[in-house]
Amino acid sequence: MAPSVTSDGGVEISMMRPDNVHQITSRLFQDPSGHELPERYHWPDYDRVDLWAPAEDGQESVPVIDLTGLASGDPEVIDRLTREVGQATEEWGFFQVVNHGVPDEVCAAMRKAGMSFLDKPVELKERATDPVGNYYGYGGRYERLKSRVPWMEFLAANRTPACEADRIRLTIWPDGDPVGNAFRDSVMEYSSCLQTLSMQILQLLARNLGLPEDYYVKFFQDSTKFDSSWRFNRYPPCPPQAVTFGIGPHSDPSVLVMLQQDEVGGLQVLKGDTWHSVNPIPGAIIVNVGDSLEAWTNGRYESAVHQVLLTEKKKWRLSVIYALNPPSNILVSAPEELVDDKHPRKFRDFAWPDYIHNMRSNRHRIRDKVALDFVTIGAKNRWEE
Ligand SMILES: O=C(O)CCC(=O)C(=O)O
Ligand SMILES: [Fe+2]
Repeated sequence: MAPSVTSDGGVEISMMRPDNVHQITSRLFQDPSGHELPERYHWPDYDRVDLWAPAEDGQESVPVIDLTGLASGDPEVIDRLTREVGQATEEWGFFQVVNHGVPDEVCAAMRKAGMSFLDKPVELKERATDPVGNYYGYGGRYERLKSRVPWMEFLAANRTPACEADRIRLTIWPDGDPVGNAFRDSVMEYSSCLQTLSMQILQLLARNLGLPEDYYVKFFQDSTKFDSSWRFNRYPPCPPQAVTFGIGPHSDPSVLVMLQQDEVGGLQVLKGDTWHSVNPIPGAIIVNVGDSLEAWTNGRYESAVHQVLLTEKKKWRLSVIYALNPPSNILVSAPEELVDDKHPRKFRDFAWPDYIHNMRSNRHRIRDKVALDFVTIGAKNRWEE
């Protein structure tokens, strides 16, 4: 806060708007000797944050599953994939899929769409900032946060119930601009492919639990009732000595999250007490369980804590996310089939809008799995810790 003297001689306290991560990065590159990051990027509870390194050959890492044949419906293939996807989800809450049926061109066009936006000047990008909460639209300042600010800029919007790609197009490009049209079309096509893939995976996950295969997907028949979103995250290069994260340790609130990352790397998943790097595989899509699926399966699938570390490569990293959230008009409630004496009900029923509202209205940064406490029966609230 910077005090300034007003015209009548009084002192006014004004909030300085924090800098955008994109602007900070440009300054760091112009003057590499001035390597100090603004205080807000520091993580007070960490003396150091390691740089990301890939998992070495032979080191344990998230399973890679080949989905060839999934769309064929061949019962043998489906049985095998049910076991593989089920086991990976139970053990890790995270896995990578290859031959997933989303064409490479569609994935590449989506990355290009993200870059066509993120490469614009900050002033232009900020026309797409959502002033309320800044969870959707463009963000790179995190005005809400006083410390532990992610070293990352993003563009995010809903895909359902209404696709907001067109609104964002018109904040940046003149109507009819071919790059703007390509942005909208790529986002819509990619999101629709990822929605299909997420339904196929939800079917395997239901079968693996002995539930009817359409147990979860039947809730997603009407796209006006559920919430799904897309998001581009871009992580600037960062001075290696910086004690900061791309994104700190957290779980995602969604049902499923699907992510493609570029070749730079940075993502890590926590299993037990160990962080495992998720190596980039060209063309692969990373799938992870969110808190809502943990609750919806009575804890049979657990959301995985993950983080993004920075790398010493002088490269910007791009990741592209599709998130599937529960329908807003139902109560998320684990089916009776997953509740018995040995597995008592762990979560109270909840509606997605309440879950996300609780998570976002909290003044503390989301960390680990604390958001899930809101619906965990008997949990004490750890937000304040
Ligand atoms: O960029 C990544 O690899 C992960 C991003 C992430 O965890 C998130 O946006 O929730
Ligand atoms: Fe995440």
